[in-house]
Amino acid sequence: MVDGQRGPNVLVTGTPGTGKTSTCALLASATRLNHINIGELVQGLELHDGWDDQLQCLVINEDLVIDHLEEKMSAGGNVVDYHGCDFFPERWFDVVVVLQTKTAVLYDRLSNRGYMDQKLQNNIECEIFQVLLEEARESYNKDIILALPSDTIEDMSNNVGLLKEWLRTNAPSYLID
Ligand SMILES: Nc1ncnc2c1ncn2[C@@H]1O[C@H](COP(=O)(O)OP(=O)(O)OP(=O)(O)O)[C@@H](O)[C@H]1O
Repeated sequence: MVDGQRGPNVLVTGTPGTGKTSTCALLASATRLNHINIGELVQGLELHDGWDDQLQCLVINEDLVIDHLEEKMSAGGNVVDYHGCDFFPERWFDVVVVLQTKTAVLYDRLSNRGYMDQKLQNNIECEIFQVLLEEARESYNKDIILALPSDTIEDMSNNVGLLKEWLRTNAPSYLID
């Protein structure tokens, strides 16, 4: 249920490559929700502490990200896209979606993106061990967590449809007529 003081906020999380950005972009284009891609924000506004050579990614500065987003999230009406979920304030979100992809499908997606060796293996293991689902369960009320398959375009379309249905019930003014 949406916090009565603000608009709805949806978090879409999952292992890299499970389809967070594609799903959020589709949802945002079909509703009045504003898509916040945390990876892009961190890179664009330099909300990070430099490059991690071992993990081959930027080290996010979580405090800077939270400070930057506080006002927007307090107003509501956002769909946030990130491969982590435990550092956001729990009060920000009304629904937490964890996208899940079969190992073979994810392997192909990440290989096509040029991931290799340790980085590829780390991400595949992250998905096999359901790290993001576990992280979500430890960080949010289980009643607002939705674990959704994201293997095919049809899955993506179903997931967006399901979130639109959730909006219809909980925040219909965010639907486009
Ligand atoms: N459900 C799906 N069906 C088919 N292809 C998909 C699906 N989800 C994502 N893809 C494809 O997989 C690739 C990765 O998708 P996307 O960038 O949305 O994932 P992501 O979870 O946001 O990754 P990252 O965390 O690294 O940003 C893209 O080429 C996208 O088109």
